[in-house]
Amino acid sequence: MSLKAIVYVRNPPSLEILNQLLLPHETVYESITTVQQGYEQINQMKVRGAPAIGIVAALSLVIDLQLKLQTFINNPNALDSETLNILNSPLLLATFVRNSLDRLNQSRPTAVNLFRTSDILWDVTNSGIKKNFDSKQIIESLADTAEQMMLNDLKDNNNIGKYGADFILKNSDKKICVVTHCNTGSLATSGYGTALGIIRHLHAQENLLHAYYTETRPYNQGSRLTSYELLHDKIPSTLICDSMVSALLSSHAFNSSSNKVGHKITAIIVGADRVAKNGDTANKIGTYQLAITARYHNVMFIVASPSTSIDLNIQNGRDIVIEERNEDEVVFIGGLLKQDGIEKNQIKKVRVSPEGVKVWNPSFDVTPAELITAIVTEKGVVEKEEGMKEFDLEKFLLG
Ligand SMILES: CSC[C@@H](O)[C@@H](O)C(=O)COP(=O)(O)O
Repeated sequence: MSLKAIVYVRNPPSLEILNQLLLPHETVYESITTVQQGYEQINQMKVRGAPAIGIVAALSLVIDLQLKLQTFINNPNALDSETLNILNSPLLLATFVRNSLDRLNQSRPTAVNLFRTSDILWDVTNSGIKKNFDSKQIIESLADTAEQMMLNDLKDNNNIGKYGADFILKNSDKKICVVTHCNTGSLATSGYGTALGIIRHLHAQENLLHAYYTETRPYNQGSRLTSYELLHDKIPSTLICDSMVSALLSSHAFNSSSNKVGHKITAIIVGADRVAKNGDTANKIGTYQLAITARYHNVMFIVASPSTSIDLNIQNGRDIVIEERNEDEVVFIGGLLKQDGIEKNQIKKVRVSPEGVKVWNPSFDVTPAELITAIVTEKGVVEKEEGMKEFDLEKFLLG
């Protein structure tokens, strides 16, 4: 069984998130009971990955309301007047939902899944008001919607895995060797994963020879999280530094007879945080340079993206907001205090750069559509039309 980043139970209501800052050293689940805690978990990247962020945002609103409702039923005297008003008045509940969604929307700016989730939950709330639902009925509709999002994400990832594996096999005459970046697996989604889902599928079919994955500085989603998932699933794999991909493609593509490993890389497969209408794709910092080296070495560059990460409101990548994170993530490297015999579950930071350095720490970059061979979604694979440099994702999704 693969690791679950999100554990949600409807009755009695409970939501737990695997703290990914502590992986791979400690497996610690932290409980979320309020919207504010959900905001913090996402903002601090204890939970991360575009689909997982959207799902946790939805569930943290749902759990906050479900716990309020539970107290309302069991012990109404324990509630303050503001909460009582929310539970007695659907219109005040709607105000609470709007404020909560606005707060959650501020947690991270790049992945579109968060904003899409907010729009859906807001529509559900308004539709409940129009149907004259009471607060309890609206909360139940919100819970149904969030649960459905989680189930859909898992189903979508399985389809992405299948479509992606078929596409790669169709375009290769050998067993497959891939490179991936960041973490796009069970930990970044409600299960299975997107780019990692394709790798899982290739492995399950016995068509995968080897998966290489980058460490993905500065947060090390590759060396900490992808390694964890690949080792767990016993998928043949090798960790490389971010700076080694061109060397890997070059030695394997052009000099495989003299290379010790000797596998030609078939494809680089990555996930997506937001794909614009033309196919420009925002993903973890470093993705763009992988696409450039893939083009130079004539290797397929594949984006695995559920349609929930495609933003048809954005024409191209220039309009995607790129999150910039704290310089500490670059100048410090994390470890666990436990190793110093101090305390469990505490991250120790070791400074690797001198005090006073200037740091630029964008969390994502945008890969132009021109460099992308195909975008794999749960609805199938999109390629560019003959002679075009961009994708027509509106046509693909809406027909
Ligand atoms: C299926 S996850 C797709 C993307 O969200 C993933 O590639 C990525 O960039 C994650 O970034 P992160 O900063 O770890 O949230």
